[in-house]
Amino acid sequence: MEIIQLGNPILRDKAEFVADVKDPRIQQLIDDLLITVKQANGVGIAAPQVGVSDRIFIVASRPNPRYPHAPEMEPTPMINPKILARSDESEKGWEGCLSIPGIRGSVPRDRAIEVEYSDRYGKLHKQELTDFVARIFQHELDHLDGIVFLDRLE
Ligand SMILES: O=C(O)C[C@@H](Cc1ccccc1)[C@H](O)SCc1ccccc1
Ligand SMILES: [Zn+2]
Repeated sequence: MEIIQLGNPILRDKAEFVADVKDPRIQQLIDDLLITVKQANGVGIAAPQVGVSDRIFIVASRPNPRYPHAPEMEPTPMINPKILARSDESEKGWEGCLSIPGIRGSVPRDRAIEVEYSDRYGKLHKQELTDFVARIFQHELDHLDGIVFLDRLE
């Protein structure tokens, strides 16, 4: 799927709550996002970035030049994600965005967050995320609310 770029108004929409995770259209979108984030060499991607305003994103942390200690994880679809609690400390870190190629910036993010989301089978998960994975989650959650990292540059 094509990744839309900054300037396309869809990227500023607030994405809609996913009513039925078992809807074949949602399952197809999840498969498309998994392929797209891999092809784009990303560590995350949100539905609005392929022009679909659903509350779904993929978190796919892996070690990379900027974050060599990033955990290697199975690319994880997260549906109707939310942050339940935030650590008081925040940390600045370099971010990029597949919708804003060529630009990197230093963005403050909460260092630890407690999150809740449904997986693609409809099972609810509640877990604590820290460091780079927490950063990706916050970056992707912003996309669901029409926010990009440039809006948060210090
Ligand atoms: O546009 C996206 O959502 C993908 C982002 C995910 C990301 C968010 C915050 C911090 C790092 C990455 C990236 O553009 S994916 C490309 C990438 C990969 C590793 C490190 C930095 C950028
Ligand atoms: Zn992005």
